[in-house]
Amino acid sequence: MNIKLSSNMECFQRGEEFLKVLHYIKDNSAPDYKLFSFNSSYYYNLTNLLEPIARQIKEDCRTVVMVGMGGAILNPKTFALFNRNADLNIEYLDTLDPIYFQSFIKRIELKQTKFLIISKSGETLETISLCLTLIKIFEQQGIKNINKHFIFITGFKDSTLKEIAINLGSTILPHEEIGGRFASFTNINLLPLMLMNQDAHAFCEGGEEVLRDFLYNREESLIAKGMPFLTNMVENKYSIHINMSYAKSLHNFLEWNKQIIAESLGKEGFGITPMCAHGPEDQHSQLQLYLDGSKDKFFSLYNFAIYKAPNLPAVEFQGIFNKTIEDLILAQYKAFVDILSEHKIPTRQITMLDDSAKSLGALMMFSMIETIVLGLMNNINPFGQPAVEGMKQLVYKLLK
Ligand SMILES: O=P(O)(O)OC[C@H]1O[C@](O)(CO)[C@@H](O)[C@@H]1O
Repeated sequence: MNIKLSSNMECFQRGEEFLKVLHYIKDNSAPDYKLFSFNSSYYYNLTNLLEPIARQIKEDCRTVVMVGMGGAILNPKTFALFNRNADLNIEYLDTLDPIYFQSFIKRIELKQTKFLIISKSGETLETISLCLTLIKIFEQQGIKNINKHFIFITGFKDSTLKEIAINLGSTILPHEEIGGRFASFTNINLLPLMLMNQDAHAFCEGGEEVLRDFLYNREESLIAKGMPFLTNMVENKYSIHINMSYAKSLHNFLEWNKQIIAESLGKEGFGITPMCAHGPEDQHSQLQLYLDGSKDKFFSLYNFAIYKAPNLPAVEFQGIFNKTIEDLILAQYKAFVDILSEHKIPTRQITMLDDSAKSLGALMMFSMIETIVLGLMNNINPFGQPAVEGMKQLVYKLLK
């Protein structure tokens, strides 16, 4: 397994409830639970199907811009700092800020760019309006074959976005019938990984190992072992979950995980407020609050067992001799773990073997499963986000 867990607390097991939830998940064939039936042959078929599409995109353009909101963009954005393809620039567009949009368009060579428009529902206002605005700009600039500059990933049902894609004559790839934030092991992530010359197969393998461990190792699984810590936090009314990493490349993972926790658990008066924190930056901005403020927080610290950054020069200052910045960050991380314990702040460490695609797959699958199980153990349906609909209706009312 590419991830390990440890915590600074002894916690009670709620083994029977855990097993009940495990059986409930195993027996559930509803579309929301599709994630739990993914297996090697599904991954194999999907990656084989995507391979030629990824190759063609890499041949055709210099920049790929991913457009979407929520899970549709936070999923692929997780890999923003994992691009191993020096010939392809990857950008993300998930804002309606007109000033940002205008400067963004100015710095992009549209003729050399493909837009990957992602939306499960095909009805998300921001995604549709960005797509239509982009099409208009291509038209204004007299660029030919606009359809070749757009690829859509959207659900099977008819939708506004699907109609736009059909009218344009662009390629449409299917979005699995699974909620956007939980679609990590589908083409919305596998295609971007391939574009980045990352090993999409290995990403799936990492996820599958965690999934199989959960489904078949019962109380001995990593998820089962980590669950008492989380249920303890809920029972003891710790309401703020700080997800922190000293690895810069994991910052976007933390943002994706924030949606997983917030939208899945924040229902019917229940919920944990997720926050992201980054070391060492937040040591110089938030640490005072963490250590000395109200005791309503618990920590998940994400780290790599090893950093693959060879040949960094060593530095010497203030009585420190012959240390690289890797030595310094490892010491900072260790000191942070120790000081949280000294202040009796509940903390768990999730250590990834390395920054490989396999470890990332393991980590994302781990986060999704543990959140789903935590929700179900507390009688919360982790799927859907019913309260968000009211806001969408309100915006339409204001615009019409
Ligand atoms: O993939 P879609 O349908 O565009 O949805 C985007 C996001 O909007 C939400 O539905 C919330 O409005 C999220 O759950 C989802 O990730």
